[in-house]
Amino acid sequence: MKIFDIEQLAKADKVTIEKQEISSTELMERAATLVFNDIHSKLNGAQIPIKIFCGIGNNGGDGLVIGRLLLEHGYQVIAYVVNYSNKRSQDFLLNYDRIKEVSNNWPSSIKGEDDFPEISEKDFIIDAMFGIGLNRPLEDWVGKLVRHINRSKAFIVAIDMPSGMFADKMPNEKRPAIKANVTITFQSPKLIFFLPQAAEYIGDLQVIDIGLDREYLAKTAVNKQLINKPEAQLLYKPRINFAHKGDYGHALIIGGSYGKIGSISLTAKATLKTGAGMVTIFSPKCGYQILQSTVPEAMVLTDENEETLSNIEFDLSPDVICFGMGAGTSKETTAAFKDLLINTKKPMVIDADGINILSKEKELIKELPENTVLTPHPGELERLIGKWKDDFDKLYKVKKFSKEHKLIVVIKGAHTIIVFNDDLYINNTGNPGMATAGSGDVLSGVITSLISQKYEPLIAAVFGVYLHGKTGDILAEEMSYEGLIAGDIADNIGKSFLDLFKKEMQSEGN
Ligand SMILES: NC(=O)C1=CN([C@@H]2O[C@H](COP(=O)(O)OP(=O)(O)OC[C@H]3O[C@@H](n4cnc5c(N)ncnc54)[C@H](O)[C@@H]3O)[C@@H](O)[C@H]2O)[C@@H](O)CC1
Ligand SMILES: Nc1ncnc2c1ncn2[C@@H]1O[C@H](COP(=O)(O)OP(=O)(O)O)[C@@H](O)[C@H]1O
Ligand SMILES: [K+]
Repeated sequence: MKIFDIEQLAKADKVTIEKQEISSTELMERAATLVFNDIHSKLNGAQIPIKIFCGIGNNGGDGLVIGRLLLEHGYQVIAYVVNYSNKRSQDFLLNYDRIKEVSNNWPSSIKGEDDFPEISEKDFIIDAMFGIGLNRPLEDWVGKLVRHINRSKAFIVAIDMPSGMFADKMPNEKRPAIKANVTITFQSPKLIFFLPQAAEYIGDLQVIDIGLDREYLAKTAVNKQLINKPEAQLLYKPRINFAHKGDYGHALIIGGSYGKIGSISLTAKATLKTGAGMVTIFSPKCGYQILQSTVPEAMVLTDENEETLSNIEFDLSPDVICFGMGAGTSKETTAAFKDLLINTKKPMVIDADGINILSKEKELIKELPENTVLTPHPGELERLIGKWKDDFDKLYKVKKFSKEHKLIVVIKGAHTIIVFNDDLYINNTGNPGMATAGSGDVLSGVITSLISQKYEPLIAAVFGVYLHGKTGDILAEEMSYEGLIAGDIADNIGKSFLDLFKKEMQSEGN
């Protein structure tokens, strides 16, 4: 799914109105009716107090339409107009009159702190103060109203965006925004919804297709994509009937140290389970017996050193090399990694201590082959690119790093983001059950395996992250978030392949 910028969405509204020959009022009615339908299907007529906070622009107009429809269906509704300005939009004014026809009262007006209503924990709040039109900081009393609503602990549904949130700036103490339980957004999610620092403001995300002009949406180029099943299906390369193991490549996994052999065992298992033809593991000597018994399908080569990597020599020609899990960052290992980089120019995946070594020895970064995939978690990323001010700054820095070194960076987390040049691929699978030791090692194996099978490194990263998260989702249904461990993900990657083309009983939400 494309993720559009605010300007592109505003343009899409305009184009839709022209091409579909509808008024902006009709488009608002359409959008707000879809939100109403959703809320109605969940509340099912429940007589809970609903308080709608409407701005005076079109987001406020949406709120008024939703309020009118709720009133017409017998709900207890109080609509408030937050009078932060006198510049009311036309569609706001029209719907302001229309709601009065149904309620027989004008909505209550809030002009300052004295007008703030009491909000109880049991209220159901609809936040329609600001949407994508917010373009300057909230006035002091409006910020206080936002805090007042947040403090109430009532259940909050935000329309299009949580009010106070800018599309390109993180909310914070000084820049308050509504902390919604659910955000119902129109047509396209906004990038900020997927950034970790925005999570507490967005709650559960729902995207509603309001029928904006298909042609405009299709032909408008974006550099941000949300990766769901339809996008992942397009990346899959079917296997050939007459294939032999050579067709799916030979992956070399290098890592491990005394007490951390399990990590490469998990990576190797995941590499095989994702379909690589052959896997060889290179580890310190102490890994030999463990690896031969935990992953009998893999071949094992060992370093001359018992406990840590010191000299990486192998007499084979792998299609891809994965380096770093459990390797440590000792002097010997750093030197061995350096030799490896200088002497081998195979496609690479670098994880964990591989990234830590690059962070300490920055000049090694230029030895990485183009399109190498790096898979840092937040701590590793910070060591690599330095501290960031907020998640937007983080993306800016990673894009710069990716362009400068021609590398693919997988920013792991709840919505893992794959960065290549200025392009962002935001993954929409995965769950908190995957926050468990070793699940990153499994991801490295999945990506390595896809490269071994001749997927382009960027595709391997995007598709691999999707499959890894999807496997976690399928398993969480069977065994709970808590019960899920990394080995389960490695063992069951196949389920995510099967799921790719399984017919859904009902359409998948986001
Ligand atoms: N344009 C369309 O056809 C549609 C728009 N829709 C809704 O319209 C919203 C966008 O509406 P608007 O563009 O009217 O903007 P908003 O309703 O988001 O913002 C209200 C207005 O307040 C002004 N403003 C911005 N920051 C302010 C501040 N800090 N203090 C005081 N005033 C401020 C802006 O000039 C803006 O026009 C979307 O988020 C969506 O909810 C939907 O109804 C779908 C269709
Ligand atoms: N809350 C979450 N939602 C989705 N995916 C998650 C979540 N927490 C962790 N993950 C995924 O689990 C993996 C954890 O990797 P990492 O932190 O490197 O773990 P380890 O070092 O133990 O292997 C990453 O792929 C990450 O995206
Ligand atoms: K809003």
